[in-house]
Amino acid sequence: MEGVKAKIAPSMLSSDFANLASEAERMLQFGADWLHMDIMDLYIISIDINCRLFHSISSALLPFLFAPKKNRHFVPNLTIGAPVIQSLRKHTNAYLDCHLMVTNPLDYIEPLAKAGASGFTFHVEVSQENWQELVQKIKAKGMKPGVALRPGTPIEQVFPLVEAEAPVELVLVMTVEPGFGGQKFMPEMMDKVRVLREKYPSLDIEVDGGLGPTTIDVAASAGANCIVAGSSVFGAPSPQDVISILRKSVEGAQCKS
Ligand SMILES: O=C(CO)[C@@H](O)[C@H](O)COP(=O)(O)O
Ligand SMILES: [Fe+2]
Repeated sequence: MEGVKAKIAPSMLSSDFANLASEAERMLQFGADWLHMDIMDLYIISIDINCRLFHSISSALLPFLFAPKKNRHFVPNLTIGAPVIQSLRKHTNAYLDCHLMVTNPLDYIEPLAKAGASGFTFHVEVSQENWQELVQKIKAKGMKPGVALRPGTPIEQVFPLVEAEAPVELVLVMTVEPGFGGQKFMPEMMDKVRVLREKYPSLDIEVDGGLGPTTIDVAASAGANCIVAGSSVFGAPSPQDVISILRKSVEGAQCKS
């Protein structure tokens, strides 16, 4: 059976940031379809706390106020933002697949659209209240809306976003805890991919974290078609061969199903 097109997206987080344009060009020449851009934030909490304190001190706020510092970021790392996307855009027409690991994705729609982002994938864990607004604004800015979920988040949380009148067009299943490249693939996440593929045959389903030649087959046969791979591609003696193995696995699994 013909499935949704395979898209291989090297994660630029594993590239040499000092040579981002040439790294991007190299990946495209090696056969990459998309370039995956991991955007991670620093959440400025102090203003938020002050405003809320003046209005009400709810019990829900207390654990947040006393949370350890690391919980104030969506992930314990900082990477790139709109200025870097804008710089890269001057050197390439490639599809820039932006994965927003930030606590307030709404703030980044306008700057990233202006910078030249192609896809905008936000996390469901931080968008329970405003995902409809997010999707509408992302689409209005001409970007492809996607939703991502952490390993501990149940897959059911994304169903309403895929089934909405203005739906997300991609679901990104994290196969490691978000924050860093080079971590170990979590095969138990494939149940989520299988459920999604069964329910939504034509949805772009992306997997991200620990993907490479030794883990791709299980993801491809579960139904993933968009494959993010950082360390396995950039760390390989022949990134071209790795990209080709990833693509063949996805296409092979689609032929079998
Ligand atoms: O979003 C993330 C990490 O949070 C990823 O996109 C990683 O950058 C993937 O890197 P590898 O696991 O393939 O090395
Ligand atoms: Fe990512």
